[in-house]
Amino acid sequence: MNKKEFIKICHLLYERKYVVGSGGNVSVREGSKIYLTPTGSILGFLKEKDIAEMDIDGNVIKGNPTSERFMHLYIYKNREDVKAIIHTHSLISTFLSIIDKKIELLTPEGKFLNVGYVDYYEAGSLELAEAVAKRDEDVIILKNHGVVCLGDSLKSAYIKVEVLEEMAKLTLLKLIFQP
Ligand SMILES: C[C@H](O)[C@@H](O)[C@@H](O)C(=O)COP(=O)(O)O
Ligand SMILES: [Zn+2]
Repeated sequence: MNKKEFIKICHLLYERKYVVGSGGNVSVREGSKIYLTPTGSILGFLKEKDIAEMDIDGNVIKGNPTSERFMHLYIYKNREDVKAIIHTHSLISTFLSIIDKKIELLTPEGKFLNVGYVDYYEAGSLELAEAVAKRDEDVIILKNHGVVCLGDSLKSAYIKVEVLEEMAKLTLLKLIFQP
């Protein structure tokens, strides 16, 4: 696992405000091992030594993994294609879920996204984990909470975070100027 890239992407998520405070979490799967951000951490301050570890059976190997560990775990168990998961609180994507507006994929860049939606479930709950893990999209909007982006690599998951939020901003602008 490329720990430098893992930390770099955690820092970018914080610096670019896809997460604020201690929000958001990231994981990477390598075989039967899962590397995750620690619960309660500020992604912008993380160091390689802070990365927590779990196995695919949910046993904690190192540190105190994110409170959303079961969401990450269930996705990996259900989706062999997924090797990286990024959960953020992207502002406009989350706002549109609060007003029950679907994100429109308005430009060529957005066309490659496939977006699913789940109802609100308590953060960190098994209900949320089960609802997200049964989806087959690579971008899942968590109503009134945030988003989850999946990829076959950390970079591919990260690109989805950025492109999704751009589509959300365009959707909001369209709602304002072309109601
Ligand atoms: C309330 C929590 O912050 C929730 O939003 C959770 O989903 C999250 O984003 C961060 O939780 P961890 O710090 O446990 O990863
Ligand atoms: Zn969250």
